[in-house]
Amino acid sequence: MTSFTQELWRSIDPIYQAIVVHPFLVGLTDGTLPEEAFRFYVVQDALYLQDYARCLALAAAKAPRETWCELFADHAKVALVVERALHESFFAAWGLSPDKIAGTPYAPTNLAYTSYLLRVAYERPFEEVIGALLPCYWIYWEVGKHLERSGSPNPLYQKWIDTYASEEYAAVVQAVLDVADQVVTDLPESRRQPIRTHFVTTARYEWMFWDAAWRLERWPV
Ligand SMILES: Cc1ncc(CO)c(N)n1
Repeated sequence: MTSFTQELWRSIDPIYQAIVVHPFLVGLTDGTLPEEAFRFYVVQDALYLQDYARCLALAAAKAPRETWCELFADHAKVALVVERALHESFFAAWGLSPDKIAGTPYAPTNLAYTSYLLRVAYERPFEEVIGALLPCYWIYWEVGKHLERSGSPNPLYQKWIDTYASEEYAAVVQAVLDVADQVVTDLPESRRQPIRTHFVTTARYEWMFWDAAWRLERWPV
């Protein structure tokens, strides 16, 4: 039988296929990605992770089971630890201080994406929050495994790939997939539909986030 999460993944297959052929991701492995685009991406991602952590904390607060509360509270902390690690592994080498990062304006796509996640996290029930957060976890795992096969000639890019291709990260994502499959078991169809909508929406934002970095996206006015 097809699980709910397998069904979700199938619904974003065209989006995932567009992600793996995007020049940003292809450029990570063949080394053609300009470092300026990578820097743009990592700085925006540091801002993203701070909001993502808050969404995870809201998921923890809304969790109907203690084990799930613990899981998301842990992931909220890990997201901030990962954010801080970016400062040591990337920003220090680029001469970017924590203040400089915090003072960087959100690019339009990042602001739209994080605002959407925060809105769902503040307004909607637990299972919808999971639907919105799931692509962030899952697409990075799939992308990590995909990019690991070719690796990167650029040590900075390889370091990034290793994070998401790790066994540790796999276990984190698998635990969240299990929550998603369990949370829907007693839900009527009317409460499953919004989960699917959030899942597709944030999967699109994942593509857009890489595309924004590739274009060094600026506010048009
Ligand atoms: C934009 C984005 N999505 C997902 C992840 C994975 O946590 C990340 N670091 N950044």
